[in-house]
Amino acid sequence: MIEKVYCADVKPKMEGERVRLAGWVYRKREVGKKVFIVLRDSSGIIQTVFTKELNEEAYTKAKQVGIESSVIIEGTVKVDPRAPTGVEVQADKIEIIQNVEFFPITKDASEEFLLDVRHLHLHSPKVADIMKVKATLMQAAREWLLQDGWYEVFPPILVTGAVEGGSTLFKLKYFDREAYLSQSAQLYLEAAIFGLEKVWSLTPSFRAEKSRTRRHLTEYWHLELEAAWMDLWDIMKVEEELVSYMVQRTLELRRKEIERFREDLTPLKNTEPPFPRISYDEAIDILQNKGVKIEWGEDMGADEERVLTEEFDRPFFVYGYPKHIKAFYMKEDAEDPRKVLAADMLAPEGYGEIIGGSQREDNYEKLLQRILEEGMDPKNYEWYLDLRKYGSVPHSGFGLGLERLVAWVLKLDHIKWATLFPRTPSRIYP
Ligand SMILES: NC(=O)C[C@H]([NH3+])C(=O)NS(=O)(=O)OC[C@H]1O[C@@H](n2cnc3c(N)ncnc32)[C@H](O)[C@@H]1O
Ligand SMILES: [Mg+2]
Repeated sequence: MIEKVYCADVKPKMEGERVRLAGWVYRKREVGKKVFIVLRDSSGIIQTVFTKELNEEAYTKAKQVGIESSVIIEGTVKVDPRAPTGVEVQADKIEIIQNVEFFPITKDASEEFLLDVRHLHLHSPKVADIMKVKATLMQAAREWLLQDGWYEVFPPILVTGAVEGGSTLFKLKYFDREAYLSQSAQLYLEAAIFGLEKVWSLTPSFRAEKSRTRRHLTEYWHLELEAAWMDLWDIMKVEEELVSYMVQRTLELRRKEIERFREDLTPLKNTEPPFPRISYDEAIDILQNKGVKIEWGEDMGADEERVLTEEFDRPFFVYGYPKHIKAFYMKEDAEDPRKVLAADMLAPEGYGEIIGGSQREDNYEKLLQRILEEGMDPKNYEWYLDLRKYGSVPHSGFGLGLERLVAWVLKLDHIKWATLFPRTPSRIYP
């Protein structure tokens, strides 16, 4: 790698030092006999200035270089309060790695155009900020999971059964048989607990969702945990401790980036255990009292969740959903057979569901009955049913949508901005 100093590492205390920078031309302007180039790299920006007096060759090349050209610039550090970062580099050398005559992304670019050229949109410092926050959230998750004794496992993506309903499966031809892209690693994590007890995975999950909402992708990154011996209340505690650590650690390491997206950090600062817990029944009461037309037994969609989140200033749980609106694998509530031991975690500020979790049915007969009730073919789940024949244990788990968490933390107006190359019903390119 070439010897270079990162833009953000050039400080006033380095005044008079010679530095070598490598990056891309972010902004450029000519004022009188000076050319100002704001150079961008992964750390940030710095102003460089070229004058004929200092070096005529460099000045001439600086005049010619286009926006987003890749360049290497050398010069001397000078403190200047007028510069964006309080320092600038008085440049006497510029090597143009590749000149860009015209960079297609302009200030007035539409959202659709930005997505059409997403491969170029990744030049944007704003996009880089989003990806840094996403990476730090996962860094924090890994830190917490390691210290709390969870084993990372690597489940298959090519599968033969639905987890979250057949209507959102992506089917593919697998040699001479049908297969699907995984909707969730859950069933495989449930197998892994018999050897490892507490497991987690980060995998792409695929949902052929036709709903074009601001919180649905057809491919998203899914952080899932599964634990033996834990019931619903245990796993909810795991969820709030993990999410709290992820948010607080990211606030600590990426506050600068987060503040570029949201002014009010209060909901993030409030993200500490224990989170509020309301039952599905209470949620329905709240919504009805707020004038939302919803009856007991109906599912809450994005709109209903948005209204519900108005009651909270931090993430919260809704637990005890009706059985008929939830997945086949969820354990019935012995105290109320109409319900299952499921809980969703909702983010405040209108963002809604970021986690779906539940205690799993660990009884063979009951699980088989649920599979048949749902009209599913037990043959596709023979291996999964086996888990209830050979040392079955109470167990629970959940799945967190990483992009949904990022969208809330940064208050993005659509989940698609939280992923490198968004996949939606109308987009699979680039
Ligand atoms: N291991 C488990 O228990 C996970 C469980 N099988 C599961 O997939 N639950 S979920 O369908 O609610 O999805 C989990 C989360 O996955 C996210 N999710 C779910 N669907 C999407 C789409 N379409 N786009 C983006 N994010 C999505 C959202 O945050 C959900 O709360
Ligand atoms: Mg869900």
